Amino acid sequence: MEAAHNGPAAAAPGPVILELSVGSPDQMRDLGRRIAAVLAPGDLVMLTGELGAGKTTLTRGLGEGLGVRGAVTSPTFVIARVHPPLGTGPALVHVDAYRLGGGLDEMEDLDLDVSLPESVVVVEWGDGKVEELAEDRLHVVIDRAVGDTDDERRTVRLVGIGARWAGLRADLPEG
Ligand SMILES: Nc1ncnc2c1ncn2[C@@H]1O[C@H](COP(=O)(O)OP(=O)(O)OP(=O)(O)O)[C@@H](O)[C@H]1O
Ligand SMILES: [Mg+2]
Repeated sequence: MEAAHNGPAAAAPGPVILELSVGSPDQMRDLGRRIAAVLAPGDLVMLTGELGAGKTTLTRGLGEGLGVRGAVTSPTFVIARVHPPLGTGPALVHVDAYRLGGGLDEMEDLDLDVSLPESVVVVEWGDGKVEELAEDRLHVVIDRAVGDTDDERRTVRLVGIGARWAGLRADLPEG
């Protein structure tokens, strides 16, 4: 039974964590563009943060970086919006899961005219609801400076779950 004691399981890579400080909405957009540079079809990006944290602002940068059609806005009246690619890259599917009570089944019922495995899927308010859309996923966790509401600074943590994101630290372009 020696083999069982060969150290931590090599099969399950731990999350990659990068912590960044983002001083303004423009910087948040820039970060979105940088993240877009490492995205590929089939990727799932989950955005976590309170109301007004900057999830949609970051998604705007993702859309710019991916080069997709249509302005990224808060999908207030729809659960998901599809931004088709302008070039040869993947589409961006921007989901607001806030009212997605039933989780994934309901998302499949939306009958989006797009192939999710060929798209980049970005989900706001998706925690506990959409994890099963992809085996691996990138979490972007945005926190506001505690207490000081005038402070525009946000702390952003990138948590990459699964082998897909093992190279994130090295691959993310410099800011
Ligand atoms: N450092 C910053 N990063 C991002 N947004 C910032 C920052 N500082 C100020 N803001 C402002 O905070 C607001 C963020 O709004 P945004 O719609 O992106 O948030 P959200 O997390 O998507 O909110 P919701 O949960 O309502 O969808 C914008 O008005 C933006 O200008
Ligand atoms: Mg939003």
